[in-house]
Amino acid sequence: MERVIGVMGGSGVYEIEGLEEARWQSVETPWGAPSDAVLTGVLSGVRMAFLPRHGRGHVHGPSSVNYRANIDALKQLDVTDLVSVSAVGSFREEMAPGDFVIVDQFIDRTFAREKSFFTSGCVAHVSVAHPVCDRLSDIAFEAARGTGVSVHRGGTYLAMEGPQFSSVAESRMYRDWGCDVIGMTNMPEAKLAREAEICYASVAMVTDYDSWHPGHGAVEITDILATLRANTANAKALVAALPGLLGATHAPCPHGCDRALEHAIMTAPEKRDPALVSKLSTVAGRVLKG
Ligand SMILES: CSC[C@H]1O[C@H](OP(=O)(O)O)[C@H](O)[C@@H]1O
Ligand SMILES: Nc1ncnc2[nH]cnc12
Repeated sequence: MERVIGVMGGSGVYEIEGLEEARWQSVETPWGAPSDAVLTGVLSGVRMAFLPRHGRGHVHGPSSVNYRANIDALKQLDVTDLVSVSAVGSFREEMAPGDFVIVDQFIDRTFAREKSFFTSGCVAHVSVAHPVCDRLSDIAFEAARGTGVSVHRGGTYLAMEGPQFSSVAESRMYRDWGCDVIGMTNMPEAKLAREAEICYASVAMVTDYDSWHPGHGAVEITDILATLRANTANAKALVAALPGLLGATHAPCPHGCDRALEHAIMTAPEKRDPALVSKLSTVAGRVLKG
């Protein structure tokens, strides 16, 4: 099938450059309004859809981003492969500010967000044992390497609710748990992408050492913004490299991301809530039809 690359732009990444046929498209969803309109266009012959996670001008905080609407909107635009770009704090000396980490695991400590498309009336259970797409993550890694930035393949991302940063005690505890980086947004986004059968990869840009590091003060937003500004060019170069590396055809995902719902829906057809089934037509239409 035709590949459409989605890019979820995090803090500091509010647009992408160089798109042909570029236009900001408003998308309505049954889950409410997405964070902003979606910038669509073509890059190196591949269709692209860019959504600034917090909206242009950074309007939505991590707890108020409508993650379901964002994923539904991208699915409506036929996104097959979604690359998230995010700012993170680091729990590892060697994952230094300025480095990129291709995240491969999550610990979800968020608690004030809608985490599933499937509620009472149409229950489904997908696997997120491997919450990112390994194929897409490989490509994101290649794209990051091509920019010359120091990049780490693999890392566990602690998703916290925020918007306040962690205390020193929390920071030390997450580090002891084996987490590598911390942020506020990749959950439930990655879970919802899996429910919507979209391949998902997370590129984390390290902006700080959170608050555990004895040689660095507690994380401050001013330091984060300075590091982000310095990294914007690398993030843009990484995104620009994706279509050339991925190509215009999405072959079936070897890890099954694009078939995650195949045996996931538990609710008997006659017991399904027609109103919810209708809301699910974009993300689950493939398996709910017929
Ligand atoms: C600007 S620091 C805190 C903010 O930045 C990260 O957002 P994103 O993942 O969209 O780059 C972090 O998760 C917080 O929401
Ligand atoms: N230290 C940190 N904690 C949570 N989110 C972040 N985003 C960037 N740095 C962060």
